[in-house]
Amino acid sequence: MARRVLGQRNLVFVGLMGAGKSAIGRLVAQMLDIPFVDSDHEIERVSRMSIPELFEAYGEPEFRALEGRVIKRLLKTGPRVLSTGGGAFMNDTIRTMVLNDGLSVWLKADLDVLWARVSKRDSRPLLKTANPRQTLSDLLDKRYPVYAKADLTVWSRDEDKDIIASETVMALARLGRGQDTVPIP
Ligand SMILES: Nc1ncnc2c1ncn2[C@@H]1O[C@H](COP(=O)(O)OP(=O)(O)O)[C@@H](O)[C@H]1O
Ligand SMILES: O=C(O)C1=C[C@@H](OP(=O)(O)O)[C@@H](O)[C@H](O)C1
Ligand SMILES: [Mg+2]
Repeated sequence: MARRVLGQRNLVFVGLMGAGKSAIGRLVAQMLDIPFVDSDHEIERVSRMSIPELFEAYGEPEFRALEGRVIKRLLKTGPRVLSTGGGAFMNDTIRTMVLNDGLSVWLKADLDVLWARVSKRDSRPLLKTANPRQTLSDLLDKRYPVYAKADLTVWSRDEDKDIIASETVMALARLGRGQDTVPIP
């Protein structure tokens, strides 16, 4: 049922850094037996640079421009699971494309869960500040009203990743039983 609901669309994961978009997205793709792609990984592949190196060398505006080009290209092919970087859905053009052409899932988590995860690695340039937890909290306040525009919301928490992935598939299936408002193509 979940696979039928998706049709030929991309299932697009959005949400703040550390929510589990890359990890859960990959598991959901396996469960649905469709390809998986992560826009950050694709950006690093085509640029042959890491995300931090890109920020360091060219700055955030250039990263966002590249992110937009890559995601627009990735959205053209489906069905598959597309996990985006946390800032992508904040881009009006990308958000409109995702809402029109894809089926979006917001992996939502509270600050403590996110912080516990992102603080383990320093791979997120936006958190290279004097108070990275406060920076993450500010991003949460700014972005959550926008992520809420996604078609589905799934709570990410410190539960087994397979459980979160299964809950995502079940949420998708519920759409097919008319238990939500997103039209089936
Ligand atoms: N449900 C979960 N329980 C425990 N750890 C998780 C869970 N989901 C994701 N993680 C871990 O949190 C970190 C961030 O996950 P990731 O998929 O990179 O998030 P995002 O792509 O949203 O930034 C990774 O180390 C990942 O393994
Ligand atoms: O929230 C953001 O603006 C960003 C999130 C990152 O991806 P993840 O959400 O997968 O960490 C990555 O795209 C970059 O560091 C910017
Ligand atoms: Mg990611």
